[in-house]
Amino acid sequence: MVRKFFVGGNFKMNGDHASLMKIVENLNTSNFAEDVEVVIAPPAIYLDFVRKSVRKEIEVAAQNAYKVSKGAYTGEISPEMLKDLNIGWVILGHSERRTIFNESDELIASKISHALEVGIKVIACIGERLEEREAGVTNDVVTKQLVAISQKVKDWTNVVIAYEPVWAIGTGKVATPEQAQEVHNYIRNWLIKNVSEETSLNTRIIYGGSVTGGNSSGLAQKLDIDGFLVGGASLKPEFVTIINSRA
Ligand SMILES: O=C(CO)COP(=O)(O)O
Repeated sequence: MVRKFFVGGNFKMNGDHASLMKIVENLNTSNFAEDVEVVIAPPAIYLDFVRKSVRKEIEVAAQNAYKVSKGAYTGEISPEMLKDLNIGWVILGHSERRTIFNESDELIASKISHALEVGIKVIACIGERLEEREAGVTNDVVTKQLVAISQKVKDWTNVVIAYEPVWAIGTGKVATPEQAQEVHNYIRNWLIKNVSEETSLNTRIIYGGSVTGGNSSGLAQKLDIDGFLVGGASLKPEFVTIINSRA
């Protein structure tokens, strides 16, 4: 397999010094399968602490970063600042950013483009809401989100695409392996037609939404599922089971 299995942990707005230290200690002392890339995303205020505490094979991601390098943008952080702290990754376009903080496809694309220019790798999130799936427009929604990104991003080498159906996030309603595979395969074909065959072959497409230690191995068997973006379960010891779900 050309695509290295990728497991991200999105801690969202959870954790404090003590609980993050426990998570880090567990990860530092656990055995991971070979050929898995592990990236954890603590809240921004703990990025430096986590980067300095976690073993170096584990990478660290921010959960957001703005589209410019500096200036009068109260409350924001930039990819340049992440680079300064040796943070290699950022999650962009998460559905919680899109919905709660009204981030548009265009803003997300600008953020992705700027982060990549600075040398920060991106986990770019896309996915449909429940009413969109029920209306049968999942592929249209995903296409619109991909088109917006592709208008500003030409080189996808440092992008991981996270397909996260909104109805599966934090609900306990995980997509079945077949449901996820169907959309992942659609995304892979979209990349062939709209970017390049090479990009399609090399780009990791990971699944997110109620992934647990109990359901990850079934999903991981699917051809176009190259890993996971894990929310709630990434705060628990079962995250290691998910990391090792391809083994
Ligand atoms: O949003 C997610 C990861 O970014 C998924 O969250 P849960 O795993 O808690 O459903």
